[in-house]
Amino acid sequence: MRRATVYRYSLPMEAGVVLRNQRLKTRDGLLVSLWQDDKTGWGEIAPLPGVSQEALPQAQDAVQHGLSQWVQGASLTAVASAFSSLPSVAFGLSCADAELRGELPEVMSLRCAPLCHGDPNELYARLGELPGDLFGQKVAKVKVGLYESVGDGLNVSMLLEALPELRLRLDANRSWTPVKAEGFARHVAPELRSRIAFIEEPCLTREQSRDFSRTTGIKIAWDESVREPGFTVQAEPGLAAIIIKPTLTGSLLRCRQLIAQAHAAGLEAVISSSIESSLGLTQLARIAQWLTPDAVPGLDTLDLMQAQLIRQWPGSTLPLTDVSQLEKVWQSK
Ligand SMILES: O=C(O)CCC(=O)c1ccccc1C(=O)O
Ligand SMILES: [Mg+2]
Repeated sequence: MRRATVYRYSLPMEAGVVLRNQRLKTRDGLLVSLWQDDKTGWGEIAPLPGVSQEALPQAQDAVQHGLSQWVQGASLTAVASAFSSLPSVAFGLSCADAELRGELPEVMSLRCAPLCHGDPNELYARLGELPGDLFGQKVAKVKVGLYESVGDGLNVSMLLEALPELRLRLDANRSWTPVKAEGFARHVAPELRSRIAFIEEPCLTREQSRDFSRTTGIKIAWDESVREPGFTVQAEPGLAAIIIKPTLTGSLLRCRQLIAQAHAAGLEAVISSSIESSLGLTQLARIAQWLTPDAVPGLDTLDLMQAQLIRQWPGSTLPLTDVSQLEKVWQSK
């Protein structure tokens, strides 16, 4: 006997969360809970406005359709894989399926690269609490490209000089022209550059980002590129990592393929958040521990929200919303 329920959630965001030029006041998504015999599995489907191709109503139709098939005996692994054009649906359903089948291990990655918005005081405080790796090194992530690139360069240099155990991941989200990228690099001394683990997509085009890496020696990572049609995982000079945001990428199977391809090419694969609720984030932390145990995941987005959902993120004091507070939007017969 199989049963499935779909819930809808809407969580208030912290004031001032801006995504791709639009303010995100609430984070809206779906949770599915599957039930079979004495086992359950949960999944989160939360297309990200301004980033995902699919919208929530479309995702909800697909989820209900997929779950009706599952209830009638179809394999959810197959159902999820069929939704490759709706990555959030493919990912959420495949997570619920993996939990139900006991495939997704419980143990979470406890390391997480803190996301710092360039404020040095905030960064010093958070890094003080952060556990280092075996070599005492700490990794944090700083968004760049929001203000002047020269200022970004000075800020990054100051942080690296002040904190010798620090390695930084930077993320420019394709915002720099070659001239701006050069302005950034000019203010980061060559001996500091190797402590930039990578910068995600510095420039608008991949070719410009490759040029930037070639001329500055600063490593790069692909994020947006990984989700573009025709992208293939390939080692290339200057490339350190690929960023995998499962909600934007697709089924667990698809994510596993990308991770395997990255590892085979000698690249780091970094599991990252698409601003999921604490339920989705704890699953991502489990996926990271399971499939990329050597890479610190990029999951520091819970504090953009004002509440947690169903499951607690370790150490978070945000209030927890439970199932009884959610709107049930569909249930199998
Ligand atoms: O990768 C991380 O560490 C956090 C996630 C993150 O940066 C992000 C989350 C959602 C949408 C876009 C982005 C981004 O890469 O800018
Ligand atoms: Mg990015």
